[in-house]
Amino acid sequence: MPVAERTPQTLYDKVFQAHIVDEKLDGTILLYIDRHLVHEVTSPQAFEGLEVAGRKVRRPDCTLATTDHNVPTTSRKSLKDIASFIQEDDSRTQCVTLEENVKKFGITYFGLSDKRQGIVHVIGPEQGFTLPGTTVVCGDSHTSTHGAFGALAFGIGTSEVEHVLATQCLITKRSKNMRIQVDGELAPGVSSKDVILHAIGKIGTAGGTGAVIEFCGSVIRSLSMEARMSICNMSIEAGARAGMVAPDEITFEYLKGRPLAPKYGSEEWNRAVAYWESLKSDPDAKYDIDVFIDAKDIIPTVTWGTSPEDVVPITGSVPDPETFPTEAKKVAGRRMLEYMGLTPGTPMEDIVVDKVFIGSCTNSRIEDLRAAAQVVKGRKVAPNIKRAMIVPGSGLVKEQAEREGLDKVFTDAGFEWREAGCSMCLGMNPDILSPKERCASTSNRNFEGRQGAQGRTHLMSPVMAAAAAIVGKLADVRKLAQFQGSPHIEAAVAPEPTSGKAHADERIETDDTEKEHLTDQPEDSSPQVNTSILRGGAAGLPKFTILRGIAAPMEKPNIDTDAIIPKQFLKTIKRTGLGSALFYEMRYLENGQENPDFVLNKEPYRKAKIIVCTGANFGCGSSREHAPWALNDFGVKSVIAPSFADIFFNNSFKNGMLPIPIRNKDDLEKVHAEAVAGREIEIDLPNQLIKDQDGNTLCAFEVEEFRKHCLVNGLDDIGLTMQLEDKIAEFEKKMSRETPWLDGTGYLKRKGMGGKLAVKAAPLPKTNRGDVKTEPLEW
Ligand SMILES: CC(C)[C@H](C(=O)O)[C@@H](O)C(=O)O
Ligand code: SF4
Repeated sequence: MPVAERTPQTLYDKVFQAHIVDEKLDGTILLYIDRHLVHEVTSPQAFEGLEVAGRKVRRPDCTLATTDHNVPTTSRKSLKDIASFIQEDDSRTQCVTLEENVKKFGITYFGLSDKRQGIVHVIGPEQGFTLPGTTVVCGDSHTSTHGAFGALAFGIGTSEVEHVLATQCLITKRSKNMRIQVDGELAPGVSSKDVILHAIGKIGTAGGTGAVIEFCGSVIRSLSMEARMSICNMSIEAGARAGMVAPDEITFEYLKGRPLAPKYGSEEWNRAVAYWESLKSDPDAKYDIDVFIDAKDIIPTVTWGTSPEDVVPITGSVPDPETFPTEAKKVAGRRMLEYMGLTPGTPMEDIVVDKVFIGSCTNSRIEDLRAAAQVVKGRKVAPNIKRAMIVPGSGLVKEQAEREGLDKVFTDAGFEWREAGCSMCLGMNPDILSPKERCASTSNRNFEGRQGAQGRTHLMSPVMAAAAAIVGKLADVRKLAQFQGSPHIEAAVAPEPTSGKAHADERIETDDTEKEHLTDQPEDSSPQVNTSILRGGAAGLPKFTILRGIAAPMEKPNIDTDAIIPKQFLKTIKRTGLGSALFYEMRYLENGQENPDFVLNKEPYRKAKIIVCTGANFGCGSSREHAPWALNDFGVKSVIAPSFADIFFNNSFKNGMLPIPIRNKDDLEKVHAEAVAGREIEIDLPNQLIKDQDGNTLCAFEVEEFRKHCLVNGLDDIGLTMQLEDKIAEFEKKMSRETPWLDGTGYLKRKGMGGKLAVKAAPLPKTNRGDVKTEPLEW
């Protein structure tokens, strides 16, 4: 028996190991992907790439698409088709493009007329598409949600979406193992959202960088699948590649009867359960990082700043940045308070709220709505609240909630009851904050401008958001409701058949109001230049060897991808033309003029080819590949920083760009000093050196062999992977033998299951691996 099999393994190790198709000497791994979720924002360029290269989707049966980010959450009573339903041009184009692509490539799709439509991370689990022990990816950072099932689930960029569509594999490397153990019992009024906010407050938004977090301990074991999903969802906010929870009885119970899970009671189900049970970490498995949390230290938590790590118990007050440990932290803290319109020392419970949003892939599941309704029942939304919205995560969640009468509880109190979608989590649709409006939100990101330009977001749990709506201020839910245990420990039941009639919402906003909200958005000033793509297909990438140029200095930590390229520019279906929108909020003033204080508006940095940032965790947050595209389009080909968020790091390489992590402070300072002085620097990739303009070496840097090889030679890694066809096919045969429940044609052969396909999939295509099975296995 090989040694590797005897070494104690973690849950992550086991799932990862089971999906290795090929491993290179430098640790680069070709990983097989079982489940691929697709949405409209991060897929158009990937499909375009496939088409240009004449490639097919390898496993349409393992791919599920929906539209969620751009869709209005108003009543769909008058819905004819998506093209006439979506008013905003760019949003419509993205949704229509997805519909064209799913038809063209034969992919199962839940469109707006399908009750199964919803946020991609809500519908995957709901359908049983997400299963324990699988690898799950999506062009979306919150794919980490699916880790609640003991799946290895992570967000990828658009180039990787294309890679998975074409090859069903990804090029990756091993992550570190991190364990967050939460023991004890959650106090009444404390929910899983408080657990994860508390954990992020403790380890910071870069705390999980390079790691996969396994959540364990008695608290996690007692949580329902919904609650576990909320926790894994926000692993990405802790900087981790993924979050995982070992599958157990609660997991199996949740999966029973889900349309795409193996049929309960069948031989396949029993075989699957036996396999799933074997996945839990070995008792003596080693973790690189260990964090312990005592449940009694967690009380209802809210954020005060513009990063998810800026948390404070609701009983606390706004912190004073002058007490922060470093000068950089003080500067960042002052800026946050100014942005948030807060004064140090203000009790959190004194902060008046304008809007309340209960929704998003973190907290829009049935249990979240039940918990919020428990607080709201028999009460009224405070008069100062301009808008309180409930946005169910999927059409099925909405329907279930209506069966339970929750819609009535909410609307009686003065909430709006909306249709499913991402909504005000990031406001790519008309649901946004107006400038300076303050929102109590159950979403996951409080970045500047996230819910609308200059909007102010406080993150919290559904019961806390419900309490804020009732009180009109941030409020301690424990003062409002009597809880019998945690609001989240009830295990969920599988959905009932989807035959019920969709609830017709009469209390929706008029289109005029929506238009008014839309005008809050900054104009898209970015010229969407020609249709050429930067990469993909046979075209390959520009080669990267020596880069010489001006380097722009930056100092901020946690520069997130929302800041690099805000949401209103994600609606493009091209990879180019985003340069003028780079760092939009920092670069332009409210009147649209350039901000003279921003580094890229100063000479000589207008022509910068490199960014040198002394703040850690560059590119955190969303998986949007639009961030490297925007940098690239501006002319920046390399970013140097102490550390990077994983997805941004990967995305950069896929676009022929070189992100350089320099952890040594002195080395980084030398490079930063050259940047501050406005002198050119030289990045010599073949020799892995950074030099000053006279050719003197400032420092050396590290880069993985395979990535370097691809950059220096301008290689298209999809082409490289396709050369491994034999290995992939062999791996698929093995998987079909060992985990047959993962094969099949899914919904492609199951029209009429729980609703019709809104867009008919094309006839079953011949896939890259040959004909799909004619007889679907029992799903
Ligand atoms: C649009 C998508 C790339 C993005 C993500 O990756 O997270 C979005 O879902 C978000 O929450 O910002
Ligand atoms: S974080 Fe928000 S925008 Fe992103 S997938 Fe989840 S709900 Fe949608």
